[in-house]
Order: sequence, then structure tokens, then C-alpha cells
Amino acid sequence: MTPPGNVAPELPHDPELGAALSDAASRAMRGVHRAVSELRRGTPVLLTGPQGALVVAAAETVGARGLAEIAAAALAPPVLLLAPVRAAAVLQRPINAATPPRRGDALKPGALQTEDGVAALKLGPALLNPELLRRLADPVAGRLLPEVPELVLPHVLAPAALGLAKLGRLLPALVAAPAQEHVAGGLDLLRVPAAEVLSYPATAATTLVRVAEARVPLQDARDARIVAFRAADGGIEHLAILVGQPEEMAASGGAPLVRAHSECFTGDLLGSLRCDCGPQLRGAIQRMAQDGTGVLLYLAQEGRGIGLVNKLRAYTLQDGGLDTLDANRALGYGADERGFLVAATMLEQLGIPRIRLLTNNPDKMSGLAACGIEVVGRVAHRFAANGVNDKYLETKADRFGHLLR
Ligand SMILES: Nc1nc2c(ncn2[C@@H]2O[C@H](COP(=O)(O)OP(=O)(O)OP(=O)(O)O)[C@@H](O)[C@H]2O)c(=O)[nH]1
Ligand SMILES: [Zn+2]
Repeated sequence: MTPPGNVAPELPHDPELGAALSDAASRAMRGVHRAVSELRRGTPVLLTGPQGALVVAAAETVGARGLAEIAAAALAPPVLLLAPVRAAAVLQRPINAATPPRRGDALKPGALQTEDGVAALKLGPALLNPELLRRLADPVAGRLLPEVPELVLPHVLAPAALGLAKLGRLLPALVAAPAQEHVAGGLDLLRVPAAEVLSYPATAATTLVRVAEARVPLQDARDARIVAFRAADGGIEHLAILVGQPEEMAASGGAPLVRAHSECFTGDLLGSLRCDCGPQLRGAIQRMAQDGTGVLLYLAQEGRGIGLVNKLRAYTLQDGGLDTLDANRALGYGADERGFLVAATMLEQLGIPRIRLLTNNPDKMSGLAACGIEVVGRVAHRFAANGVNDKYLETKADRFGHLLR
């Protein structure tokens, strides 16, 4: 299960061409970043492509005004775009997605078919109401609906719409209607090319630049520095914590110990017992201090890339009986939404192309290797269960293929 966004795009070698491309990349990222902000505040945006235009708003945030703007731009009645798993839950019917949701899942006879990993539900007037849209989007919200929506074919730009909501760490559920570009222009809706939404994760990862660095002695590693990396979109920074002199070790052909640690507010900062992140974070720094060298990449990929708000929703679903993988999927997200191109770019910029990786997760090894990092070895990084996270650790081994030693 290699996460998406892990294939390094070809980088330009001609410096002039490179500058021109990075200008275009930075304009594209600005557009997508603005579109994400619009969705997060409940404003519709216009997705464009050669096949037409689609006006979309996030079901989680849209209000009466946003719905009126969609109606004014729409060429046809609006639908609700959902991940197939969520659509199946709403319809209370099994569903076959064109993109198989899980290795080994058998197609269910008599199940609904969907295209491109997206399902579309027709929204009759009774469902075009902000509170009901939130219930349709959110498996944690109440179930009561005045009518069961009907499954229809999604627009060709629907996958980009879901992608945009995911970039905003919103529930992947959007009110959407085909629109005429010029009509929507009169409404002053932000336009964003669907292709730029789809290429955004790779563009953001490959435009990271070092922006600040400081010596920060740590309780467990006095000789430590923090280097901050920022992408051209101005989004949240990723951090590298360097223990000792890993760059020197790499320069003389060595392979320093590296941990790619995805941020976990609850585990890293609060000491939550639901996961193993806190012990893994501190354990990694201690291990690097013992070795004398190491790099801990602290990646802004909270909740395996679904964001803190969705992780809290996933926890509520887990309290209702789902495991960590199915809870992600019930929200409409993949089991693991992380890409490791960010980590690979940071290592490349630090001058560390060969590493020994501190992990139990084989996907991290293959993800980094696919992005051009030479992973010469793995060092296991397991901590004992604490009585609360036992099932979480079991699920990582059983369903994510995490190595037990
Ligand atoms: N979606 C979701 N994310 C979780 C849950 N529990 C922990 N996480 C997140 O999982 C991530 C932990 O990732 P890591 O420790 O870097 O990686 P890993 O895949 O467990 O692999 P290792 O390298 O073996 O630790 C953090 O971003 C946590 O916020 C959960 O129940 N649901
Ligand atoms: Zn955690």
C-alpha cells in the first residue's frame, strides 16, 4: 500500500527553464491554496478543465449564501460528491468503487458502481440545507434524513473536487454542479484548474526551501539543531531535528539514522495513550543521541495526513467499534494519505541521500526509495502497548503490514 504522491516529478535541469517553471508552480500553488481557504470558509469555487467547469463547495462548511451562489452558477441541479465508502453508508447499500478500496476486497454482487473513486448523490430540494448536508458528509453526525438520495454519475472533474477538500483537511464531501465559466465569473467565484489541484501535493513537496535554522539543546540530545522548511504555497512548515553532524557523516559516504515522524498533536504534545507517537518521538531522539548522529523529520502530516479535526472524528468512530483503518475510510479518506516526497526533498536538501530508517512501516521504506532516497537499512522502532493503544498497534501489524520486530 504505497501512499499517493510518492513519485518524484522530473525536475528541470536548465536553470532558466527551472526558474520559469517554478514561477508557474508558485502561481498554481497560490491559486490552489486560495481555493482551499475559500472552501474552508464555506465559499464555492469554480473548478475548470478542458471538459467543462464545476462549481463546488464543501458540505461541511457551506451555508445558505454559498448554496445560493451555487444555484446561480449551476447549469443543472446540484449533487453531493462523496467517497464511495461514505456514499454506501448514506445509502445503506454495498458499493463497488472503480478504484478498489482495499487489497483483496471482493466485488459485492448487486452492489452499486461508482466511477473514479467518487460517488455522486442527487440532492433534491429537501436535502439542500446546510445542516442536512453536514449530516450527509459526516459519519459522526446524526443520521436522520428526510429522503434517501439517488446515485447518479459524477462529473469528470469530481476527483479534483474531492482532492481539493482533502487538501483543506475537510471531509471529502462537496455540493457540486456543472457551471458555465462566464456565468460563474459574474459571481466573482475563484477559478482553479483541476489539473493544478491534482498536481499540488507533488509541487508543494518539491518546492520546499530551508527558511530558518537554530541550535536547540534538547533534554535527551544536547547537540541538536532544528532546520525549518517551507513550501512555496506558504503552508505549514516541516522541521528537521538534527542530532550531532549527520550532514558530515553523509558527506563521507555514511548512512545516518533517520526517522520520518508524522506530527501527532495528541501523542507528541499531550502524551495521549491512544497511539504510540509520543514514545516513538522521544525514543527516536534518545536513540540518535546514543548513536551520536541522526535526523528526525517532523512532518506536518497530522493523523496520517487527514488532519487533527478528522483524526478526532476518527477517534469517535473508533470508540464506536471501527479500527483506525476503517475509521479513516468511513470519513472518506484513504487508510494513509501521506506522501513521502516531502521527507525525501528535505533529506536531499540536507545532503543526506543514504539513510538507515527508524520505522516499523514498510510503506515508509518503499515510499522514500520511490522518491530517490537510498534506504540501506531499517532499525525497528516498537514500544510496548500501554493498555489503551493495544488494539491500535495490533491493527497496524494486521492491516497496515507493520513489522513486529
Ligand atoms: N487517522 C489516524 N491517524 C492516527 C491515529 N493514531 C495515530 N495517528 C497518526 O499516525 C501518525 C503516526 O505516524 P508515524 O508514527 O509517523 O508512522 P507509522 O505509520 O505508525 O510508522 P512507524 O514509522 O513504524 O511509526 C501520526 O500523524 C498520528 O497523528 C488514528 O487512529 N487515526
Ligand atoms: Zn499519535
